[in-house]
Amino acid sequence: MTSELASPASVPSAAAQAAVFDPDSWYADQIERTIITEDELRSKVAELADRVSSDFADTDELLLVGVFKGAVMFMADFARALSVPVKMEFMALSSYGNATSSSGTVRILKDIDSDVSGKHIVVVEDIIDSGLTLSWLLKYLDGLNPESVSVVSMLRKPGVQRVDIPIKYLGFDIPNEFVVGYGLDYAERYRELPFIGVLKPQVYQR
Ligand SMILES: O=P(O)(O)OC[C@H]1O[C@H](OP(=O)(O)OP(=O)(O)O)[C@H](O)[C@@H]1O
Ligand code: HPA
Ligand SMILES: [Mg+2]
Repeated sequence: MTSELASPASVPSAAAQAAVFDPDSWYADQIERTIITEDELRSKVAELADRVSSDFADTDELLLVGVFKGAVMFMADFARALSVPVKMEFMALSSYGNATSSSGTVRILKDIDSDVSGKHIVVVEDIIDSGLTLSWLLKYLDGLNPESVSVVSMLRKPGVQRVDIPIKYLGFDIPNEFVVGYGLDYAERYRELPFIGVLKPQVYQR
């Protein structure tokens, strides 16, 4: 199994900090601010997909392993932005439940369906926070004897990983705050927001 480190990630732009969403939207009174806009997400998906397509241009079979539920939006956009053929598998893991910090215990809610031995795997994640989910998953995948495993994650909170995570393709480093949108939830809500944002404190007090 091989893994490599990511090149430096971009930080959220000043445009995102200032971005204003539709004041008539259902979530307008629940979102404190936008961290990454829909446009920035779209450009980053294209950029990451270009890099992966070029790195795996000569690979016969690339297998994307999406981590449900959080990576669902990114996986769908990323797979369609690639210019190389792929197969897709999905795993569902949970370590957060309805909380805003990791329980540290990872549970498999849905496993991979096919034999991945000898395959080049790209794990598609929405966020690396404590790193516990991915650290567990990389060990698990390693045990299935793939040819290589790389990680693409849209977000990472730098400085808070409790374990060392080798990430080759990274979207954005973001502040150490609990974020929602583009697949990320708080208590199963807000996954459908097209941007990444921070909730108002009163949402957690409900
Ligand atoms: O680096 P970590 O601290 O482990 O956090 C990252 C993981 O936590 C979230 O998943 P969650 O367990 O909330 O499940 P979900 O994707 O179904 O929301 C997120 O989607 C990542 O998979
Ligand atoms: O900031 C976050 N938001 C939503 N889900 C998460 N899972 C890990 N970190 C986060
Ligand atoms: Mg979650």
